[in-house]
Amino acid sequence: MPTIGVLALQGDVREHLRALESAGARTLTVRRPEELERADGLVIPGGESTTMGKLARAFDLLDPLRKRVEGGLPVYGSCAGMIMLADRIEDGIAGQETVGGIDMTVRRNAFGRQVDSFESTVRLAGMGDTPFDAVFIRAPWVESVGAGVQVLGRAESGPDADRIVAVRQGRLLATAFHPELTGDFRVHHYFADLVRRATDQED
Ligand SMILES: NC(=O)CC[C@H](N)C(=O)O
Repeated sequence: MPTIGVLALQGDVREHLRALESAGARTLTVRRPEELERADGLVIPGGESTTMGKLARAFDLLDPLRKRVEGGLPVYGSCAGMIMLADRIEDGIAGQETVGGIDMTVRRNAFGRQVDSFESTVRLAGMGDTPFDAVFIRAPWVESVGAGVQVLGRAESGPDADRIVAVRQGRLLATAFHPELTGDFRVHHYFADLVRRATDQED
């Protein structure tokens, strides 16, 4: 059984650990490079991407994270985690650092300029016909994606309907919303399967 780490510098770590465990994964919290080494897959939680970027730098994790992503580590990023996986950011702070890996531009704090959070139904390709009740909290959206990126889902209601909110590029998966908060763990099941397949290929 593969071990899936949750980057535990900042953000809603515990909810992801619980969701991954319910998807049958063994879990590990990751704060140090040695812990990252032991992970077969990684979740980057929601939180605040500017803080997470600074802490990743301070904990000497940023370069190891970039190297493992280049080496094919499966990673799922939710909300701030989506920003961390983006190759390009709009409305970031000066000098904001990300891990990168997904050929996309995300806009920080794009949704909910009037309200901080809202819900929308979202259907995700490959994760069943029942829509998710997606919770967005000061969430980014995806402005544009490169040719190698698969769009998995778009917001379905509200003034910003149709914005891209879930993508996959190879072993990298990102959602603008927080499936760990709703008890609907299909995204974590999907990611755990992706990690299992990646681990089998490497054995
Ligand atoms: N819930 C979240 O993860 C919010 C993301 C946050 N607005 C950021 O820029 O990182």
